[in-house]
Amino acid sequence: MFSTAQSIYPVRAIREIEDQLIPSAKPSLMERAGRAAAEDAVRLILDRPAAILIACGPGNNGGDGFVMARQLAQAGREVVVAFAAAPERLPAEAAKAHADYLAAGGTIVSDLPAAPANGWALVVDALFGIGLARPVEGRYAGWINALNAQPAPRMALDVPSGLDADTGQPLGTTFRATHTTTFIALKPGLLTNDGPDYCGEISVQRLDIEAPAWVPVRGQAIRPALFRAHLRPRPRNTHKGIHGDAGILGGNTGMVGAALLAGRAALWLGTGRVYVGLLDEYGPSVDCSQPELMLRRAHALPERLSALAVGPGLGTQPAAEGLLAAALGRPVPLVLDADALNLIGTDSALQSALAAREAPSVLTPHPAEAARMLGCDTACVQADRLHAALEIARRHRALVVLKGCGSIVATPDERWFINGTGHPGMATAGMGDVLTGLVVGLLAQSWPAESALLAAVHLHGAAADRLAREGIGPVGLTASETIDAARGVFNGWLIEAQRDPRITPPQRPIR
Ligand SMILES: NC(=O)C1=CN([C@@H]2O[C@H](COP(=O)(O)OP(=O)(O)OC[C@H]3O[C@@H](n4cnc5c(N)ncnc54)[C@H](O)[C@@H]3O)[C@@H](O)[C@H]2O)[C@@H](O)CC1
Ligand SMILES: [K+]
Repeated sequence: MFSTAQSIYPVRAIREIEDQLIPSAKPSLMERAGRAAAEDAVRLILDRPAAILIACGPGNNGGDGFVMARQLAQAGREVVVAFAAAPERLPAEAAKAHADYLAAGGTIVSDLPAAPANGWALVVDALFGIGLARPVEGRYAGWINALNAQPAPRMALDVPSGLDADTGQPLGTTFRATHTTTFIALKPGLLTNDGPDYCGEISVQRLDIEAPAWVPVRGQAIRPALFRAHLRPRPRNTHKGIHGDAGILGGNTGMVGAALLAGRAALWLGTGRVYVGLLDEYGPSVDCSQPELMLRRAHALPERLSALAVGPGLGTQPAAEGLLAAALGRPVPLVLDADALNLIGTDSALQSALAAREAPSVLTPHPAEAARMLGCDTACVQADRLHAALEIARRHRALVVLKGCGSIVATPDERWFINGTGHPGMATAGMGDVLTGLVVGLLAQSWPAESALLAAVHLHGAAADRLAREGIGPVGLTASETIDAARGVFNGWLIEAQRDPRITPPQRPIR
């Protein structure tokens, strides 16, 4: 479970690595890539003896396809290679791979053939990789549509053709892979936006390259390894005062539930005391199904809090704005969500107060809230989610999670993380409030802000994944249920961390 973290590199950085390595690499990177892809393919279709179709494009991605074809043919598999470009215009390495394939007895067809009677064992997309420069149209779009229609496993080399490897945006017709073998390192576009829908299962083939030794890492996939140091057992001699006082500010008329959900999430994640300040003047004074929560009027939250979340059901009326301004002045870790973000997006005084804070600030926008903060529309945020998250983090000197498929965590010093847990069943009312509660709960328990955010984001999705495995969701999953599951997953992590000798505290000898 605590496997090491995995680096993510944008295309520019992958190119930098390649440029440094290509001149001296032996065997060549293309040879390594094609061989690794062939090995993945063999594993994938052990039980499918039919022929393999490999569609090769006009660049080095096509070169990977030729190497793969040669390797598979040499391993005794029947291979059909489709290649429509002019061989003399291939880049040098791909031209060599093409020649080597032909020299080994391989043959090439210039149009995509019809499937044999027993179907293909596997179809392979080696059309375009990180060199995709424009939307896929015309002949290649036709090929991709035909490949997508095959009732066989579909494997993409490096990146599904048509998918922007940096943003996860499909550019024109896009290959829909069931498996993607990607080279050197993960790319952000495989993990966020539409990327996961087009990549299927991802296999990273590092090609014996230690990428961080060549280009510093700025992006990482979120894994428990990143926050394992804080998964510590509680001392037996403890009391609730040690585990923090969290405040939730929100719950305006008609939206009391949002604040209660956040409060419950903080409570169920182990916060010592949770206070919920409601703006609804007719709001309840007790949550009968969760009487442990201490409900207050919004202005009456305690002065001494370990961490505060502002936003769930807050509304945007002047009263909410005044409370937010006061909260920004509190010297405690702050989580800002929902209407707190909408208010900040349009009010320069609030923006200044946020940027001036010394205690950590965590912002949790979904794409529409991020768009309001950036003064653009949702499509522009989704067109480059990584850039949007980094820009909000930079402007507001805050940690940011841009929610959605492949949530992105960005730091003010330009590092970033992409989360892989969770599923579409989480696109439902109240889920964001639960995340806010998980973050503020860990902050209240003295977790450092970056670790708290990474852990909460990963936990939120992992809880929903656990429920889906039990048949609770994806359809019909409710936010309340994820709170219960998050507690279970988190305690599982704690148990696992104690088993792991690297972070178990030394045992006292028994005398
Ligand atoms: N450079 C290297 O030595 C290595 C490259 N590798 C592979 O090479 C890929 C990158 O190679 P390239 O930079 O040659 O790029 P690609 O092979 O991804 O594509 C570039 C080619 O496609 C054309 N093209 C781009 N978009 C198009 C579109 N929409 N419609 C029609 N034609 C389009 C370009 O004009 C160019 O000919 C990686 O993704 C990876 O698969 C790996 O073999 C590792 C080593
Ligand atoms: K490809």
